[in-house]
Amino acid sequence: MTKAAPEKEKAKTAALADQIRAGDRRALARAITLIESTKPGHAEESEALLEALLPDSGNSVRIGITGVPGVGKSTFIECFGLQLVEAGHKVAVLAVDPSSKVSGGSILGDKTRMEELSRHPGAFIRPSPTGGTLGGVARRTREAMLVCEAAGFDVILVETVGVGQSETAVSEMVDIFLLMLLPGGGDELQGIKKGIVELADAVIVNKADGDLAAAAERAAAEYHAALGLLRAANPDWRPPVLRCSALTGAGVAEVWETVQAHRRVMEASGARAARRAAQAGAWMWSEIRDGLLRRFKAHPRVAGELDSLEAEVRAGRTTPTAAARRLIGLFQGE
Ligand SMILES: Nc1nc2c(ncn2[C@@H]2O[C@H](COP(=O)(O)OP(=O)(O)OP(=O)(O)O)[C@@H](O)[C@H]2O)c(=O)[nH]1
Repeated sequence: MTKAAPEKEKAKTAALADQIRAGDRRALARAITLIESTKPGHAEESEALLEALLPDSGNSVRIGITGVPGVGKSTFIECFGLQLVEAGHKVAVLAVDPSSKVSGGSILGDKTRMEELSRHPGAFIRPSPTGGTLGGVARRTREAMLVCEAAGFDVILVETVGVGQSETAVSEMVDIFLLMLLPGGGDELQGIKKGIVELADAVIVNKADGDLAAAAERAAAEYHAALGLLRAANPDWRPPVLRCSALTGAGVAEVWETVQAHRRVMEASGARAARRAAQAGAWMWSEIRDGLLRRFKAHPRVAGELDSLEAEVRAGRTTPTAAARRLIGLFQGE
């Protein structure tokens, strides 16, 4: 296939951007597929599209949500999302799950999850991009978020499986980060990595219903006490501990109230704008790091010596510093 003339490409991108701004869901899905594509040429196309849509992005509340498998995230998102779309909001659900390898096999790929929400015209659910590094998956999710905003979605939910480093990546792309916990015993909090608890802007104890209601109340009090011992990330906001039942819907509206209260507080102090600005800056640096590393590894002279020098370092025959200096020198054409 011959490469289309630049003008033709530009017109195509402009048309796609217009369709997205008009809220065309198929165009939105197509744009996200383009963002996720690794085919040659698609990176430039998707960059141009994002550039065009950037002024239309940003008008949403970006909510991150995490919790161990089985805590009830998808049941909660279904319930929470339905309440919001019924109130007239447009809700997009995205996911960061670097472990998902197979298309459709990712955490949101299962059709039984969020069944009613996924059929609602006010909702858009997109599984995690498949495969790749956490950095790559996070980048594509961030970009998908911008496109959803340009398409008029005013609530973006970014879900992550509660394992490993993806929580940090998600907390770095949202306005508010929710940690969902089970009504377990007091030592449950110890099982969650401390770093993750510190990222939380609110803790939600789910399954506060039936036989578990009393346990949930106890757990909430314990989490409240435990959180009080942590230094608050923001002096104006002390992370609250809420209880809800994603199954019955009790307490779910209060989660939305908390999201709005958090937004008011953060906007009033300027912390929201500062957080977004810092996130954009950090995103740029991570792009620079990734891009440089890719070029470095692909550089013919570096590639020619990388393995042998690494082996030398591992064997203790040369120092890491000397090896790195030599490789960087090769990269710079010295
Ligand atoms: N009693 C009760 N059960 C719930 C509640 N929310 C979810 N569950 C149940 O808990 C189980 C797990 O719920 P999911 O929503 O699939 O949990 P998840 O966190 O999305 O789990 P993964 O898909 O593994 O990430 C299901 O059997 C739900 O029916 C709740 O509020 N109360």
